This record gives sequence, structure tokens and C-alpha cells, in this order.
Amino acid sequence: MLKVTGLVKRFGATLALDGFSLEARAGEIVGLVGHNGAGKTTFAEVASGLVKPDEGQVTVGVPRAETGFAPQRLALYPSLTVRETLRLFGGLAGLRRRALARAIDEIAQSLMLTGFLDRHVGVLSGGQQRRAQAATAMLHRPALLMLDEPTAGADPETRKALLDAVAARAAEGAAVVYTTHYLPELADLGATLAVARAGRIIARGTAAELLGGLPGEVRLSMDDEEIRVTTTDPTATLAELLAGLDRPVRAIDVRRPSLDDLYRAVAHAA
Ligand SMILES: Nc1ncnc2c1ncn2[C@@H]1O[C@H](COP(=O)(O)OP(=O)(O)OP(=O)(O)O)[C@@H](O)[C@H]1O
Repeated sequence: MLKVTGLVKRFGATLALDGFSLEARAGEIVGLVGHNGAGKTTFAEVASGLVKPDEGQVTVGVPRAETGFAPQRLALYPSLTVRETLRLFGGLAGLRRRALARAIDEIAQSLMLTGFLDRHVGVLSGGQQRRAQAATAMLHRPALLMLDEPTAGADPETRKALLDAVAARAAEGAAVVYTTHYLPELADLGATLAVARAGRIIARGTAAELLGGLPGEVRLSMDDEEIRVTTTDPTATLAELLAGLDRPVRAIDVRRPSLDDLYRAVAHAA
């Protein structure tokens, strides 16, 4: 559905993309992760046609009207209401009258925006504006959906609503590229991971493939002592530690591998 190869993009002396290649298939959610400045937003802007690359190729398997993009830097008109905004974007995507009204109702409901439809975008909270932006990208049910940090600043309830809506689109067959700094979201979405660093993808695979071999940590707190063990199999280690203890345990903490652990591991290997 989306294939970019060898993208290069310079901003003055900054090499934002340096041979960036990535593919997203129909029905797949690609979780695009990486440190600040790794090139994720620049990739999304190039893939969505907003920014022209200096080198490389972008192939999108559907007409532009069947794509949806929610940029990280919000692009909304503050003086329009949410409904007017969605009418505008839906109209640009070719939706008319009843189909447009129905699409607006559906996306507003799934992204918890129904109560805000007749409010001006400019007076909404940051999280509400971000949801409105996601709604502009999703309401026409695009075959390729790109969301750049759509849950930044979202509260738990609206975060879940957005994740559910994204998962539903992928289940219908959309290819989704989803940028986040939050690993649990990608686990909830069943996303495959793409790790960006210094303008290119340096690791690609399922979360199990990329995180499986990485160490986490098991921590046991007793009255007078704390035991910390670094392990690639926290469950087995925990069982082993508990079986060998003859004192009461006050607290147990299991830390699974984080995105930071993954960045460190792949940066080391790259
Ligand atoms: N319009 C621009 N002009 C100059 N430099 C830019 C521009 N856009 C991006 N850059 C630079 O390109 C690099 C990549 O930025 P980009 O926004 O793509 O990173 P990112 O991975 O999305 O980061 P974040 O996690 O902070 O969103 C950075 O060094 C950034 O400063």
C-alpha cells in the first residue's frame, strides 16, 4: 500500500532523511518509533506528499483521496467548528450529503468528539484538537492512514478510543503508519515496529522479534533488602527467586524491555 525507498531530505545542513526505506501493507499497522529528530515526521510529510524528497521514491497504491494524514504539527482552522472542519476534509475526499453526514457522526462517536462537533476548533483543548485532526484523517475510511503522534497529550479514555478506532480501520484492511513514543500503545494495536534513527530505519519486525531477546528486570523488596536481577525471561526468573526465598516479600516489580532498551540494542548493532 505504501512503499518508500531510499528517501533523502536535507534542510540546510541537516540531513533529516538519509536513505529512509519503509513498507506498509494493507491491514498492517506499522508502529514508527525513534528518538526526537530521527526523521519520523519528515518521513510522514514526504510520504503524504506535503514535502518533496531530495532523493528516493514514494509509491502509494491508491489515489491521494484514499489516503489520510494527521500531521504532528496540527493543521486546522481555528475559526471553523469541528463539524465544519470534518465537512471540509470529507468533501475534499469526495464524500457528499448523506454519506458525509453519516461519516461525520461515526468518526465523532468513535473518537469521542460528538459533544464538541459544534464548537470552534480554536477553543478546544490540545488533546481535543489532536483528536479532531485524527478525525479529519480517518473519516473517509482511507486505505492508507498515517497518524503522527495522534495520542500526544491524550487522557487514558480518549487514548483508548483512538487506539480502538485505528485497530478497527486496520481490521477493515487499511494500511496504517502510526508514530508514537509509547510502546504499550503499539502492543495494544498489534503493530509491527519500525525503528528510525538518524534518518533511516535501522530495525523492522514484530514486537516479539525485536523485544524478545532484550533483558528486562525483576525486583523484589524485602524488609531489609532489595534484589534486582536483569533477565530476558522475567517470569521464569521471578518464579525461581520466589522459590528460593524464605522471607516475606513486600513488593514485586517486573520491568519488561522498553523502547529505550530497544533503541540502545539496535543502535549498538547498527
Ligand atoms: N522544516 C525544517 N527545517 C529545518 N530542519 C528541519 C525541518 N524539519 C525537520 N528538520 C530537522 O530534521 C531532523 C528530523 O526531524 P523530524 O521532525 O523528522 O524528527 P522526528 O523523528 O519526527 O522527531 P520527534 O520525535 O521530535 O517528532 C531534525 O534534526 C529536525 O530538526
